[in-house]
Amino acid sequence: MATLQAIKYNDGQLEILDQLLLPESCTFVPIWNVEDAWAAIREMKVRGAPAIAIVGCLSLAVELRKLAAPETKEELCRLVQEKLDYLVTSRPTAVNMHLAAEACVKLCTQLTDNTSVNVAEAKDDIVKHLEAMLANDIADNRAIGEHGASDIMKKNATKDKLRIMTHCNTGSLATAGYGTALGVIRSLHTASKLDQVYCTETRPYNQGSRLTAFELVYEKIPATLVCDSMAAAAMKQFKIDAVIVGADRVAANGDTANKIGTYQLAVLAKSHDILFYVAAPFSSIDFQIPNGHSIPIEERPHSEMTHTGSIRTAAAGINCWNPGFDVTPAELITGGIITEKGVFKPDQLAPHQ
Ligand SMILES: CSC[C@@H](O)[C@@H](O)C(=O)COP(=O)(O)O
Repeated sequence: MATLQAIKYNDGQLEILDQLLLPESCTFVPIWNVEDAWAAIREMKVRGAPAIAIVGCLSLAVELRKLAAPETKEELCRLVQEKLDYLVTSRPTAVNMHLAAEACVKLCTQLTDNTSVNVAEAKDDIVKHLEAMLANDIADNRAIGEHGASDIMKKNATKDKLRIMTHCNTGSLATAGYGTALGVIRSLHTASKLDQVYCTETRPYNQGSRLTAFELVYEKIPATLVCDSMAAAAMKQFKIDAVIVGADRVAANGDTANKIGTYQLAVLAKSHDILFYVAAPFSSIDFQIPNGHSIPIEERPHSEMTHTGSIRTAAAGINCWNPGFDVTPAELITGGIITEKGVFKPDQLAPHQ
């Protein structure tokens, strides 16, 4: 069965599934330019580290396709850089958009230096580079799924079927398709090795109950929803075999920023002797940051905590703290970091960059 598709791109036309309307309604909205993409990312119509970068970059491709080639390559590259700098400001924690912008600026420099390429050809090359992200991300996710599933099966060789816990949404809605942590779960299911996935509600914004639960039901993967406050009890009661989560930014030492609540799951997994995995493409690894202390953590609006939709559920006047992410120290990532290049211990990432 085809997995859900949340980003549709065809010949310079970009549409995204508005995730704020899920699970009630599957509505696609057009993205005409980088301003639309910036707003959709900030409002979380599209979210998840890889999807943020893909939609950002494709919105630039949409604009460039419509643009008459500027007079010079320098002018073209200045324009591209300005738009990328703007897109990077949409959300601070996920590193994927930053790294995608760096790679595109590097390509611009190479094209500017290459005297055999004219400005129209340079523009086409930049568009092709941006458009390739969609297919590349799906290929990476499938590889992550295979590496992760075989590592988990190897480490649980005596068990017929496995029980996995996951957090937030890391599936087709958070990527170009297939997913990272949810991709590993998908691969286990395809291999008939999945007994049950336990997905956490993921307060305060409910990416687990709204989005992951939606994907799991849509794809008929056996799943049970638990509130975040039930995680320890569920680990013990259901004898969870592994926890698998995604990442917004992995530091060079393996410390991992991911959706708020990930850190507490890692602590709980350790105390229940459960393997804890992070699944992420190399485009989520920031080798320029030595450890998790310097990862910027986004603070989200208090209304995402105090309200469900338009209904207030917290007492009016209460002070709130609403960080979108937390950092799990590398030593708690006991299963490993699952990437498209294989599964690594957190301190073994660097040689593979
Ligand atoms: C493959 S998605 C990886 C992460 O981006 C995901 O786990 C996560 O934390 C998403 O947070 P969100 O605030 O919904 O964008």
